[in-house]
Amino acid sequence: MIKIAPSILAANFAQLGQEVKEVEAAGAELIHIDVMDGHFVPNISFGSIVLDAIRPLTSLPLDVHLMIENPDQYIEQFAKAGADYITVHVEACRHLHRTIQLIRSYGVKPGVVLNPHTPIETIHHVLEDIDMVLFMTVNPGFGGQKFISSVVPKVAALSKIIKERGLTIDIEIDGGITAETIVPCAEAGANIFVAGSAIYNQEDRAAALQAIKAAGEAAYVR
Ligand SMILES: O=C(CO)[C@@H](O)[C@H](O)COP(=O)(O)O
Repeated sequence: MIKIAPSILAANFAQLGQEVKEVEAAGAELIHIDVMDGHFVPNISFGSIVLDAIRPLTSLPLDVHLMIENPDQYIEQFAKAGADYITVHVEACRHLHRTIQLIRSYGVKPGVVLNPHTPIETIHHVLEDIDMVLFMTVNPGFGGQKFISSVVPKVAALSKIIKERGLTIDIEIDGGITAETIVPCAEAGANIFVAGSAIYNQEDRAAALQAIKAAGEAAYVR
């Protein structure tokens, strides 16, 4: 099943609660939350206070993408604010396995994120310990960037390894996802798709979300 995770980074923050409810009603399966610290990425977004605000407004899982240095320092905060998934960048973790254990210790599903240039070999030894791998198909830090297609072969290669090992791990794609770019990613085995501008910047957000999902469903290789 293809799942769509709208990124609230592209939402109107003056009416964030309504923006979350709108995509839930439109058929979103997760709410994607981009946390940026101005160090790991060249932009600042928001912290766990935003989760506190939206957690009571939606029953959807909150998918928290930490684009921050020293993620261990903030995991408890995000877990207590209601995160269902917490994903951390391989590039930001000095002790990746420990960070994954820390996330799990709060009853939250751990995931790891790879920047476009980061090889999948960096996570071979933690695959048994995680629930999700998030592939960045833009350089993290900003919404509305162009999809980097050279990531797709990495997705296919990891999908094959996951199947060979008999694991159940979601493969999520983030950056420049549209009804067109979702196709090669779904063909490569990805099943969760973050979309910011392709949903929130559209007049009819429900139609945009459903069109992206339908394109992914048609292309997904089971
Ligand atoms: O993590 C990020 C950017 O760092 C993403 O979640 C983007 O916010 C997705 O936005 P679009 O590329 O879909 O506009």
